[in-house]
Amino acid sequence: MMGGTAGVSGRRDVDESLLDDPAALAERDPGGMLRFTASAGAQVRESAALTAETNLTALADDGRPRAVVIAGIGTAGRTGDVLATVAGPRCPVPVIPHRSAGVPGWVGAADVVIAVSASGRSPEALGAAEAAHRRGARLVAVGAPDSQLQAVAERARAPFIPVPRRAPARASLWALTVPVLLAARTLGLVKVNEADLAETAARLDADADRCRSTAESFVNPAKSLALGLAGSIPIVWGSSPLATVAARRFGDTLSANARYPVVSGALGEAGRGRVGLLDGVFGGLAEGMRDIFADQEETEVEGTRLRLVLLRDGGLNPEDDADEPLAVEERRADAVQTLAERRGVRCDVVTAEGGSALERLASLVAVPDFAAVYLALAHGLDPMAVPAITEMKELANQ
Ligand SMILES: O=P(O)(O)OC[C@H]1O[C@](O)(CO)[C@@H](O)[C@@H]1O
Repeated sequence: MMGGTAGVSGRRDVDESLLDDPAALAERDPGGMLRFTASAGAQVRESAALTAETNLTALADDGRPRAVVIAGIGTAGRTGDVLATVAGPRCPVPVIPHRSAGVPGWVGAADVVIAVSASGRSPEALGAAEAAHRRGARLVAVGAPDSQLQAVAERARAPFIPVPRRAPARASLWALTVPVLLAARTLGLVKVNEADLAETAARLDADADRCRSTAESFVNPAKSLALGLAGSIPIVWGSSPLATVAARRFGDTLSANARYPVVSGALGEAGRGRVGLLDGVFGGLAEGMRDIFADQEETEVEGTRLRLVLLRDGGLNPEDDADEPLAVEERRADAVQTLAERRGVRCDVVTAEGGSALERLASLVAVPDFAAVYLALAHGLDPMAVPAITEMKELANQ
C-alpha cells in the first residue's frame, strides 16, 4: 500500500450535512465510538462500584507513601495527569505519571505504584508492575479482567481493580480514571467523595444527551465545535492545570479519532512562547490575506488556518488548591481571546461547570470528546480504526 491509500479512507473536506443524518452517522461508526463516548457517566458509576468491591486495605496499611507513580501509556497514562491535578499542588506526596516501561530508579519500598492498562497488556504497565513488585513497592493494578496485568498483580499479592474492556482504550478514560482516584483516596491523597462521583457521572450523562447524534448541529455543542475546527489546525489551551489536562485529552482524541494535528497545553506556558503561533503563517498572516481578498470577487482564500479552543476553568470551588490565583488565570484567558480577536483567529471557548475538580474536568472533557468523533465522521473516517498504530507496532515489532 502507498501513502494516501494506506490506512483508513475518508474525504479531505467535511460533509456538513452528514452530521445531521443520524442513520448515516451510525453507518460510518460501525464500531460504536459514539456509543462508547456516551457511556462516560456509566463508566464512572461502574468503576466506582468495582473499586468498592476490591479490597484496598493492603494499600492503606503502611500509611502515607513517599511518592505515588502512575504507570501506563496513552489514555492509561492520562489518568496519572488527572490524579496529579485533582491531588493539587499542596498534595504532601509527589504524584508522578510515568510513561515508559519499568519505574523510575528511585522507586522503592516506601512508594506506591499504580499500574494502569485498559487491555491489561501494555509493556509500560506490565513492566512497572513487575518492577514495583521486585523493589518491594506497594502496587495496585487497574485494567482488563483476566489479563496479564491481573496475573502480575496476583503474583505480587497486590490489589487488582478490574475494568471491563472497551475497545479502543481512549473510550475508557473515565472507567480507568475512577479506580486511580479511589486508590489515591485510600492513601489519603485526594478528597473525592461519593457525591462528587455521582455529580460527575450525572454531568457526563447530561452532556452526552446534549451531544447525542439526533441533536442537530445548531443545538449540539459537539457538532458545532467539530464544524468550527474542520479544515483548521486546532490550538487547544487550558487556563488552569485542570483545564490543561482536558486540553491534552482533546489533543489525544482529535489526533486519534479525527487524525488532526493539534497543538495543546497550558495557556500559562503558551503565553510565554507558543502564543506566537497566532502571528504566524497559519494565524494572523493567513487571516490578513483573507481580508485583502474579501474586497475582491474572491471570498474564499485557500489555506489552512489556526482555530483556537480555549478551555476555561472558572475554578468555582474556592476550597480548591491552586498554583496561581484564579484572577491571574482569568486575566490570561481574557488576554489570549483578545489576541486571537485582534488577529482574526477564530476562538471557541468551553467553560468549566460544577463544584468539584472532577466534575469541572468532566465538563471540559465531555463535549470535546464528542467533537473529535463528529469531526472524524464528517470526514468519512471511522473514528475507531487505528491502522497507523497497528502498522507502527508491526514495523517496530512491539
Ligand atoms: O491502556 P492500554 O491497553 O495499556 O493501551 C495503552 C495505549 O495503547 C494504545 O492501545 C495504542 O496501542 C492506545 O490506544 C492506548 O491508550
